[in-house]
Amino acid sequence: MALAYDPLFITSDKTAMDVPSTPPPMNLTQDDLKRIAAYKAVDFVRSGMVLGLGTGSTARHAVDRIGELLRQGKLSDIVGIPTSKKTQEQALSLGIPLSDLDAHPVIDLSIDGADEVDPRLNLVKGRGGSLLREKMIEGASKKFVVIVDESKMVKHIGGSGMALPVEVVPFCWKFTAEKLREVMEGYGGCEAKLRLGGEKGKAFVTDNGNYIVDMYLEKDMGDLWAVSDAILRLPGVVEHGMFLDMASTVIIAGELGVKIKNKHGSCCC
Ligand SMILES: O=C[C@H](O)[C@H](O)[C@H](O)COP(=O)(O)O
Repeated sequence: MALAYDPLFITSDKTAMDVPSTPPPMNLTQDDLKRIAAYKAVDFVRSGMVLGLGTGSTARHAVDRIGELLRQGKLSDIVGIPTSKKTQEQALSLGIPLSDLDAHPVIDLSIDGADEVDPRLNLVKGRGGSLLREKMIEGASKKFVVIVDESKMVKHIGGSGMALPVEVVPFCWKFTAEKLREVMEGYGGCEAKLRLGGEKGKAFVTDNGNYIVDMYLEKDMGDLWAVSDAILRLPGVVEHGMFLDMASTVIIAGELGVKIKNKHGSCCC
């Protein structure tokens, strides 16, 4: 039996129902799923809120939607706190009033994408390079809603086989990358590579003028808090892309509908 796709079909953890996995009801692109998750998150936005505006191809849809609702007069008195220069530009182009953490040290709600989400709602972020500002802003938020398509769900952090980013100061980055590799020997090992992407194959430079060392993990790291502490003790490290125990809610868009997972198991709809 073919199922009609219903973006409002929502399951919480407790009520998740078994649905036939084949055939898929519609050919939704990954970008369609990102937009569906983003729009669902924007349903939580209320007039008068101070909002953390995330970065990346998923968060971009949320920022667009907030701009659209402001333009239509369905939202008002919003203050956006952008997590990157790119999001700042996008928000300005949409007419979203902006501020920063100095003026608004407490944020009502942040909405952002993620690169990986584990079963405890721990995240990997920063494959777009914005992890430091994201962590500062999302860490200052009363509520942090993460929006992903189902491809981002992993059994354990690092499980996608893609990078765990670490922002480092440019000064002697090779030394810091080697220290990171050594530290990670105690947690399953990793390959540590400087992220390229700047002009003429140069290093990628973050909004804060730093570099990114991408760690490719060889195994499940185990105790993520221990790994976090060990990484942050290295003097050349600015921040890493593990967002532990920070997400209040994760909205996951899949071909069969939207699922919402909450930190405390309840449904936030
Ligand atoms: O630095 C980038 C951010 O952490 C993004 O939120 C993350 O990489 C997810 O991006 P996307 O929605 O493009 O997959």
